[in-house]
Amino acid sequence: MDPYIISKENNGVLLFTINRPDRRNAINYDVMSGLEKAIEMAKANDVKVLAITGAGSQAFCSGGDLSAFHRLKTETEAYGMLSRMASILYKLLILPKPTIAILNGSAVGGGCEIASACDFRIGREGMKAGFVQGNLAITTGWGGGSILLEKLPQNIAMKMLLDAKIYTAEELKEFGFIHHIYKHDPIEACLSFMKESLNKETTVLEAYKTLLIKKWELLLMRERMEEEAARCALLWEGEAHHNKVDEFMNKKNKK
Ligand SMILES: CC[C@H](C(=O)O)C(=O)SCCNC(=O)CCNC(=O)[C@H](O)C(C)(C)COP(=O)(O)OP(=O)(O)OC[C@H]1O[C@@H](n2cnc3c(N)ncnc32)[C@H](O)[C@@H]1OP(=O)(O)O
Repeated sequence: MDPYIISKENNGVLLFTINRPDRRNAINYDVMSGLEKAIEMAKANDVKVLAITGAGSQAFCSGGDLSAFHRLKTETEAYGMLSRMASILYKLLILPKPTIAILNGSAVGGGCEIASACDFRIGREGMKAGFVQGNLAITTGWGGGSILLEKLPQNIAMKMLLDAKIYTAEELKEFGFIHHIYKHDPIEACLSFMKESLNKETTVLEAYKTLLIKKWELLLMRERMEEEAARCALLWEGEAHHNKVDEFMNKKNKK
């Protein structure tokens, strides 16, 4: 099974699907490479919107692949992975095309960071999401914390990060983390939510995104996301984090 699928939908939507449903669409290095490829492809003139979703109906993305990344023990090893994904999410953040995360299911940890890097987030009725990194004795490490603190009211964003809780779709909409709750088909929901934008010239969409990119540059988002990765790497090396990941792996291996 390919770890990701890149497909062109109707009306100029390029769709990136994380295709690891048996791992709740956890991110490994192959998916990272695929996302980087999709971001580059989205720059084509016939693409108006880049959409990101997950395969299946249970998860959008469960964050970093713990069975792959638990082998990363030192700060340096962790930083290599974290900074690579932070760099990819920065490219997503500054893509001069509208981006939308279609939360087809649960989004936790790095999955919420990927969603945060998109301009818009729509969630399927019943989905849940949360920045659970704190429960693993680390912080966000792909730049999603820095982004969240700019996209949501500071007190709400900080509470979500500090509490590391999982929230319902309704709570997430109340916070402003998701912009719409849909009931049925994710692609139809995306096309409906982006309908008016998809009727505009690509040049107009690019011009408006350029206004936003200027803001991210002035806010030094690249440097802040890089520092976030470095700080997470420091915590990653700590015994508390390794113990938490071992707990997850032991539970998994007992199944
Ligand atoms: C900077 C980002 C940072 C990083 O590590 O890089 C992070 O993202 S930290 C956060 C890492 N992610 C998690 O801690 C989430 C772990 N997963 C879960 O909490 C649940 O699986 C959940 C809520 C996503 C879905 O729960 P559900 O009951 O629907 O499924 P299962 O828990 O039974 O899982 C099914 C199957 O998938 C495997 N799985 C799930 N998440 C991951 C993951 N992140 N990495 C690797 N594998 C994952 C799980 O082990 C099960 O496998 P199985 O072989 O069937 O036991």
